[in-house]
Amino acid sequence: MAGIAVIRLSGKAAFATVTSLTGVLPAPRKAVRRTFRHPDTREALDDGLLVTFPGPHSFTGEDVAEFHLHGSLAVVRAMLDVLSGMAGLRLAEPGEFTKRAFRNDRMDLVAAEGVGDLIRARTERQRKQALHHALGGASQVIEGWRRDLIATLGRVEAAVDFADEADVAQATVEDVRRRLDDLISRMRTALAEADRAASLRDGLKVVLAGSPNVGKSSLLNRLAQREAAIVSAIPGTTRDVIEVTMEFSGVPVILTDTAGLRPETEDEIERIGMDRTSRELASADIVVWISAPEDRSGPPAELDSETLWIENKSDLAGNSPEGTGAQYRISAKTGEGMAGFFAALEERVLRMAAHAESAVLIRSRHKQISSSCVENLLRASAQSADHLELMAESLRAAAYDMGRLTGRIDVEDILDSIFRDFCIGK
Ligand SMILES: Nc1nc2c(ncn2[C@@H]2O[C@H](COP(=O)(O)OP(=O)(O)OP(=O)(O)O)[C@@H](O)[C@H]2O)c(=O)[nH]1
Ligand SMILES: [K+]
Ligand SMILES: [Mg+2]
Repeated sequence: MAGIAVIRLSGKAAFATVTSLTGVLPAPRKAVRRTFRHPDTREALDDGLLVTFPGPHSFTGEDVAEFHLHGSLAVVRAMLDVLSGMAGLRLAEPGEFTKRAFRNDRMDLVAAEGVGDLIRARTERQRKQALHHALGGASQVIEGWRRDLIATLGRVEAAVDFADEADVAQATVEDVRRRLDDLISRMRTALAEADRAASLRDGLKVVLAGSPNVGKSSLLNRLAQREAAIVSAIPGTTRDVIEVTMEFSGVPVILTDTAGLRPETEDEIERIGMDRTSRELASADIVVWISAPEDRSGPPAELDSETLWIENKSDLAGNSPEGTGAQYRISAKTGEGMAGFFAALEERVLRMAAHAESAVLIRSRHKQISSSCVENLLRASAQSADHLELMAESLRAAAYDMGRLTGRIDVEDILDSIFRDFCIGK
């Protein structure tokens, strides 16, 4: 039960139904108060608001009408009984309004999926991500990719006909390759963001790492504001991965303490701990690398996640770490410098979360199809001027992938583009 219930009609019979229940059709998209009456007996069923949306400028692209009723079961049931007895009306299937919107070109498949996600969204983050898709933000980016791809394909198709002019073919290939490299790099960025968007559902992973005894566990405890990890003066205290879940301005973060890394150890358990550290580093979204005056080793060169390097134990008399690459000096013991470091960490977390919210590819369906598309683009880009037909074939396969992504496989588009380029060329 709710204060207000909305019954929505879509399709050819929508407006005839409105007139038989309420009399004259109101002006489009204006809420008006009406008494809803049984079409035969004229008995009043309820009193509420009526809004009409003539197609094609409606959610489904068809004529749509909304009855805003009192929300009780009895009112809703009485209305539905009357409506289902009328010619040309039946109850909608799940998702049918959105499906019709897709069929009538009001939205593409990615936006339709966004509507579904929006209905199911449980967290603020899911809501934002779904809304971005439902409003067509993701579709717009994909549409940009598709346009570029079709234009490129058009150039190749046109050049095939002049294949005996070697210089034309060569110039085309160079231009096409430049366009393809650009498109591939944009799609790859989107794929990387897709992974981050997925990890954001559980929490961004921030990994604390460094040599033994630099104060990783002390820092974890300070950030978590509790004694989550054992701290001691003995190097190699932390053997296992310790995770603490936190929130940075609403963004879930998994803060991870790890075993200290050192080049060699005889201790088998420490060895296993270090292997685990390496795995954590490989899956980190952000690495906080910690050094201390007694051990200023920096992060391993092969790290490809974002890294913040801080030097701990600033309370100890030591040379300042200038020239080492450490960006912040802190003391996990006294709290000195923590505010600046924390702000920098939070800024990175929020930036990553913002990117993930506007991620274009979020479902595994999106990722699979986009990966296949990138492969076809790479295949096209690898062809030489002697094989323009093969290049065109790979591009058509990529265009087909793009069509599967948005639910629009449109040969006309390709033909249009070909003819357009044809005229410019000759
Ligand atoms: N003076 C000073 N000592 C610190 C600071 N942070 C940690 N320590 C000390 O450094 C020693 C090691 O701290 P831990 O937090 O256990 O260091 P860790 O990096 O987790 O060590 P492992 O787990 O063994 O790799 C302890 O004796 C801490 O009290 C600091 O900011 N200043
Ligand atoms: K220690
Ligand atoms: Mg430790």
